[in-house]
Amino acid sequence: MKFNTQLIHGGNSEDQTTGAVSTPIYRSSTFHQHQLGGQPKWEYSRTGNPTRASLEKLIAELEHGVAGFAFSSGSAAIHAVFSLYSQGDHFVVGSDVYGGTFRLINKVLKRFGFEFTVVDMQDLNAVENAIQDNTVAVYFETPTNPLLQIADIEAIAKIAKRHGVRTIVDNTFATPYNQQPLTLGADIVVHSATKYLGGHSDVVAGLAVTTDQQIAEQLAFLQNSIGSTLGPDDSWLLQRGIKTLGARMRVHQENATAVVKFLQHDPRIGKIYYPGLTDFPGHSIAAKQMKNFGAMISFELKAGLDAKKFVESLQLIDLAESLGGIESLIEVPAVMTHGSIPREIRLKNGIKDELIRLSVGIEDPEDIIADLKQALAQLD
Ligand SMILES: Cc1ncc(COP(=O)(O)O)c(C=O)c1O
Ligand SMILES: N[C@@H](CCSC[C@H](N)C(=O)O)C(=O)O
Repeated sequence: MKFNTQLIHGGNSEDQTTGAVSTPIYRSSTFHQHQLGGQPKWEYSRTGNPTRASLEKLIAELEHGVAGFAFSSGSAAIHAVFSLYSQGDHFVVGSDVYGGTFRLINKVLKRFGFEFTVVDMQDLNAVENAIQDNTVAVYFETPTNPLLQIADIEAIAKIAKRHGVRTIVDNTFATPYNQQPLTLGADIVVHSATKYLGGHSDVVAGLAVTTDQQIAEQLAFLQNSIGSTLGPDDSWLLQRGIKTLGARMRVHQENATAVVKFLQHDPRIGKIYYPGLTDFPGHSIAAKQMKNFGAMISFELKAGLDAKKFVESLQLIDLAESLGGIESLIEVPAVMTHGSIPREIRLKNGIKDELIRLSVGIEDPEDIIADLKQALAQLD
């Protein structure tokens, strides 16, 4: 089955009990057991729920893993994956990650004795040099949030394997439509499904997928033990969103191409961060490992121009955290999504105070561009 067909017909696309073509929402916390002490397929909805199971099967198929797991948020999925490890374990992590992941690492996991070395994942020598005797995994996003940096998944996974270390990739920005890290050698993929997978800014959810049966068994245990599972209503909503991922991504990306072209020609725009630009540092790796370049664009205004005035002047594009929804969203990472990273670390990693991040929606591109144009004109 090809990818777009799989989006629609994957998972348990037909309910085995009723034949319903839309997976029913099994809104039940518990299930009748026909005998005491048997091994019922369904026992309690934290342990397993048929609606969630359909979604989990679908994401496992889309990412080419052996099992998928759905969580109450992307952060919960990332936390569950880190929970595979123990005090004293060391991780190599990408320097540009979502602010909440930075916070989880620095304010939570370090308190439990996890050790981290932060590395620019674009530098393969630095990745290899950061691996220590107690390193258990390399963790990174590609493209990264918010600088759209590209890491070579295949090359990093090769290095990691050589050292007996696992590779964990946050595939939120690319989605499985554009990139399937497990097929490039990664062991675990995580998603904030709140973003493109849900696609409509109406659900907070997280997913994890692995190629390894042993990790899958451990993740199932952790998912049930920690209990940050996705409820049946949100599981249904997310699976419904995923059905149109391909159609949405095609329009998102077409629009992003038009927006980048517009930004390139506006004299008030400074640096543009977009992997589709041929002179962008990660362009050739992105072209190799991604089907297309996504629809996230970061950019800076020319020196002296007021980013706050610009984002507050927009009338169509929402000033809001999050990304990947059908509506265009804009934000200033230093103040919003990456505000939990101390300023000196943010600046060292390349996130300037004035950096603007745009999630290009699927509105008519002329309207998105007209809004950007009128807000830029306010700066003259
Ligand atoms: C790349 C990335 N990973 C993980 C997360 C965390 O996801 P959630 O907000 O669903 O917890 C986010 C955003 O929140 C993100 O942008
Ligand atoms: N205020 C939130 C930040 C949410 S950011 C959501 C998303 N990852 C994005 O990058 O837009 C928090 O502090 O967690």
